[in-house]
Amino acid sequence: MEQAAGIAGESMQGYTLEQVVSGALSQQQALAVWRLPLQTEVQACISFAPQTTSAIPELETSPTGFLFCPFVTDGAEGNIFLKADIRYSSLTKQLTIDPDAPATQVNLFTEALAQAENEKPGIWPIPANRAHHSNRNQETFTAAVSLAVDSIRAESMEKVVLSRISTSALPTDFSLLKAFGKMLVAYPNAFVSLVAIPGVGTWLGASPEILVSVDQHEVFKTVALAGTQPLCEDGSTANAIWRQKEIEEQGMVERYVLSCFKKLRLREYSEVGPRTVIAGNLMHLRTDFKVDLKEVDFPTLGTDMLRLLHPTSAVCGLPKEPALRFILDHEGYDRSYYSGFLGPVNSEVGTHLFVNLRCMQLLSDQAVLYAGAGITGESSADKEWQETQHKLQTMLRILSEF
Ligand SMILES: C=C(O[C@H]1C=CC=C(C(=O)O)[C@@H]1O)C(=O)O
Repeated sequence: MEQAAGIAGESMQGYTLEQVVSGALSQQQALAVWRLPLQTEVQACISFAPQTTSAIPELETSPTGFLFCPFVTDGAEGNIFLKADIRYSSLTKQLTIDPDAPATQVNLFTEALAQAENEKPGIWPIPANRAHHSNRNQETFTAAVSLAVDSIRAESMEKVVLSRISTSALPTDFSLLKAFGKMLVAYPNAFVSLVAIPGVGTWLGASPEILVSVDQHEVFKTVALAGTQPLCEDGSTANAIWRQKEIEEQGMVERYVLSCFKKLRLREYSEVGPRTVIAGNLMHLRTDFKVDLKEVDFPTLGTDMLRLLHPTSAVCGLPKEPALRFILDHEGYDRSYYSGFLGPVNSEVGTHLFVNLRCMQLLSDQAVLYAGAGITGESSADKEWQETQHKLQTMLRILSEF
């Protein structure tokens, strides 16, 4: 049986998110905090023994926890699973302690919570290796885009997503939790996350893209998201006009999702879209796919689709292999956990994995921001650079609010 722990003493008022985050950081425990799109509840999980594997774990049989996976799993970083030794909900303000969680560490953690009451969450984990954090300038990025366009026109591939990083000094009064709070307000329809893992690093993100979800009603969902333009001035999608380039770019992602269903011989999906959706300061084209697992006998669909989908044509390209090769050869940096995926697994509301986009990694006094753009034969190198500038705004806006 799981134990629920409230605050000791008379007032049973529970714990604040600040306490939980401060407690985990001060005890150097691995932590994930998230809010699902269009929800108010913030959840957290603390893991005393994060597990790293190169394989994508089986979602259906996994214990409750949080997955944090890089873009390429045979690179320097592995897939990290944070088994939820302790769970927290901002609605109940209670902790739920896993019966298998080591008692000594649970006690140390709950003691740290009491002390953390008035403390600001201060120090976050930073990665041991910072070698790959070199900025690409406009010239090198656009040169790589031009090379990609040539390669696409020569029919070596149809599409490739090229990305870059941009570093920004952290404001002197930057606070991890305040930044998370600002993201909750600014991006209500995004998956907002904070992941802090000792030895690995600290990431904040507001992702617009579901990779795989299987909710508590056994409904499987994925999306094909691509095509980008700045949000119209009236803040609505009503007057959005899409060029042929974006329509084709999104169509390729859609085709890729359909090819994954086909590989599994699954025909009973519903498909709605493409529709224009808002993601922060941007609009995208999105097609929604759904499978009702109560009607279709496919219990491992979540894991099977995850293994086929990642990395999708929205972050890698089409066909996958030459696009990945092009990225590794020409992007000029290690994407690390950017364009990987992350999210809760087997929580009370199911499994919800999102693509790690519109994100930043925190170093001690700098943030490393990531953004990419889908390149097709019709791409203009300067426009793709502009698009990455717009995407970087999602996190820059948060930093500018300090
Ligand atoms: C690769 C990113 O976005 C992807 C998701 C939506 C639209 C995209 C695009 O228009 O290129 C990208 O495929 C990113 O935000 O870094």
